[in-house]
Amino acid sequence: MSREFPDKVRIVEVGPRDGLQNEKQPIDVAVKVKLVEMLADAGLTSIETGSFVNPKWVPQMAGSEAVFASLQRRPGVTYSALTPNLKGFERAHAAGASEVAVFTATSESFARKNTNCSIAESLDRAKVLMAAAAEQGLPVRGYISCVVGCPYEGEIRPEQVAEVAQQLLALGCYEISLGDTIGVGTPASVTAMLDAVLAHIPLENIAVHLHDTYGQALANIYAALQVGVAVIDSSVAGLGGCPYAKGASGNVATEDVVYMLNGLGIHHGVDLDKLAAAGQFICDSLGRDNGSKVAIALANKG
Ligand SMILES: CC(C)(COP(=O)([O-])OP(=O)([O-])OC[C@H]1O[C@@H](n2cnc3c(N)ncnc32)[C@H](O)[C@@H]1OP(=O)([O-])[O-])[C@@H](O)C(=O)NCCC(=O)NCCSC(=O)C[C@@](C)(O)CC(=O)[O-]
Repeated sequence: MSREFPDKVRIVEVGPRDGLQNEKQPIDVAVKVKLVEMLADAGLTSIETGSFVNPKWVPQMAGSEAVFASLQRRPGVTYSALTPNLKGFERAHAAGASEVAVFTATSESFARKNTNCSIAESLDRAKVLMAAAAEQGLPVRGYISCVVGCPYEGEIRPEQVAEVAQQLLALGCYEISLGDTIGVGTPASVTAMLDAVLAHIPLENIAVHLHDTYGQALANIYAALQVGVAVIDSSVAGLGGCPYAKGASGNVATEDVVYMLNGLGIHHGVDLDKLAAAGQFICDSLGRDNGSKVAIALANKG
């Protein structure tokens, strides 16, 4: 198994979806659109722009159609959407999403809380969705939540993650994003989990999605880079959390990831100053503190 850093990393920006889904206050469509456009202008080429879930479950994402409709799209940028079922796919496709993502979990309790069904049922829904996506030629990404720990079931065995990841890959997901939803992982547990998954799944199909609840996300990303993982999910200004994981903080801040990659000499194609401006824009719009240490340091430096 590789123990070398990749030369190049693709950052999947999930702030507009994973970040904003957790905000309680209403957010204007124009603000969401401006955020996505600023992120694209900063050089991000994969932006999860919204989700098409049941609006009663996640009201903040109810406006995703309007967000997709209002975007000025840049060539070369993938504007993706999170979709739990065929209905979500049909909405995303009609809205013009360029890619969709299905999601499941390693724990039955989390799957039930997040999607009102078992893991097997969530995979059945994904199968139906993926047949429709294949007909339309849309790539499908797969998320697995709770890859290290679950808020309801505690520690998760690495083999459980490997099993679900193989099922998503077999369904046709081109990439599996491994989510430490509640940020409990450490470099040791994340490496053990990745080793178990990589025993069955090629490295090029793996991404990491690490929340920073316990302040371990950057260390965990470093551990993933050491194994060779070259796709990292992150959220500008550290926005977000998961509505079905109490106390989960945001994803690792994209600015902090970019700063670390710069220091490691790993190419990513993102302009840090423009990215930090996007992060500050959304924090000012929401009246919230910036969750990126790098953004705060840059602002204090003047
Ligand atoms: C999966 C469902 C839809 C099942 O929800 P359900 O209530 O069991 O669905 P249902 O099939 O029984 O339908 C009930 C109603 O919902 C409607 N409905 C059904 N589907 C849709 C849809 N797509 N869009 C709009 N409406 C929909 C459907 O039409 C029906 O409407 P009614 O007849 O009552 O008027 C629901 O549980 C749900 O929306 N869950 C999503 C929760 C969510 O968004 N969680 C956060 C995202 S996951 C995450 O953040 C983790 C991740 C990915 O970032 C990785 C990590 O960090 O771990």
